[in-house]
Amino acid sequence: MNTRFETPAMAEPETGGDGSPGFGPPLGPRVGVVGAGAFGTALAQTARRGGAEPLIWAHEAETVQAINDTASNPAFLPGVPLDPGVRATADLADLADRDLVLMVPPAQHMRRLAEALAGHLAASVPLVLCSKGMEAKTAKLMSEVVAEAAPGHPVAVLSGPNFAAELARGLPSAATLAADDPVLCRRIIARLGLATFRLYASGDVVGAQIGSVVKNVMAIATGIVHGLELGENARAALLTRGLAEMTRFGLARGAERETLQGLSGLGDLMLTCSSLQSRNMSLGHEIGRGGDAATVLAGRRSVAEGAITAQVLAAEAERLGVDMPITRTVDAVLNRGLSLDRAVADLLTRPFKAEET
Ligand SMILES: NC(=O)C1=CN([C@@H]2O[C@H](COP(=O)(O)OP(=O)(O)OC[C@H]3O[C@@H](n4cnc5c(N)ncnc54)[C@H](O)[C@@H]3O)[C@@H](O)[C@H]2O)C=CC1
Ligand SMILES: O=C(CO)COP(=O)(O)O
Repeated sequence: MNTRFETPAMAEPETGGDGSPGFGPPLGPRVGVVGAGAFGTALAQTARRGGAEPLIWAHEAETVQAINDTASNPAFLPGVPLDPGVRATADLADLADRDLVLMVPPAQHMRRLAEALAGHLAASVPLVLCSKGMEAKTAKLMSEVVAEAAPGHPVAVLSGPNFAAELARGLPSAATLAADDPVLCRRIIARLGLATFRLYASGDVVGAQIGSVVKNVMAIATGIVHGLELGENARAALLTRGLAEMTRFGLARGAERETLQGLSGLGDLMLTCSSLQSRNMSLGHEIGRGGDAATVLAGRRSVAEGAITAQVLAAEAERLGVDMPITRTVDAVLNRGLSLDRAVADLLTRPFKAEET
């Protein structure tokens, strides 16, 4: 079944947060954000641009202080001045009065934070999941984790090609906003959508997460190819066959092909596999240049979700009987000491086959 909402049902009265076309009445302006990394901060700034009153929960006291006292987040979003209306707190209980909450922690912290937040929030408050990864110990998607950790809360997924720094600066961006409930989907879009942040509605909650999970692993692979100077042809081949892997895995997990070809799938794959702004691609690049993943990661405060996802995604693909050779190879390089020469040789000497998903 295609769960994309029909176009006529979408064409409703109409204003996003900045007066741009939206759908119906927005959710209230009290937007909570869990996670003051680059993306949580950028989303708070974007919501503020649309007239919301964002309050971010940050893990570090110094981040709370920097946002509140200097309207900046030098640790995670350096060089981007924030609107003074973006506020921060170290106490999740302060999010109790929020009209909706954007969940943007690293994926491995999602369960604990959703559980803790649910203790302070009415179960009717929607949670918008913006993190891009799977839970390592369960292979669950973020929506599955949050359904267990914060039962009863309506859930939506925001996912697309959105480098935080560009979004925070107000440069034009677009993303998929997926929810089972079309009315909720429209109300979130009306709250968060802007002319410079175009949100496209979808009913495919699973599909909207699969793209972001797989693309991070592909970005590491592409970075390795870049670091090894294997050329642009190789990068394009990898990206295209990466889409085939994403599609096979997505279909096996119940995603719709159309979603995987949209902003949250192909769109994010293209972005993350074409710029060293991507932490995942730059991690791969460092490895391709001879660096060691653990050492590179130890030198960063930012998260490269693909480094965690590769192992769980490879195992999950095997369990489901889905062939994911690029993912398997990235996992083997990161976690089992496979040499880059062997990795490239293994991928290049696979038997020829029909070009298909
Ligand atoms: N940065 C970007 O351009 C984008 C990031 N995302 C996703 O957003 C999620 C968060 O990433 P970023 O905002 O980039 O983070 P980041 O990489 O900028 O910062 C790391 C974050 O981890 C938090 N953290 C570290 N230890 C923690 C702990 N023990 N408990 C709770 N939080 C802890 C830090 O407070 C900080 O918020 C990830 O899943 C990422 O894939 C999605 C779209 C774009
Ligand atoms: O998800 C992202 C852009 O859409 C950010 O990618 P990185 O986490 O690789 O920087």
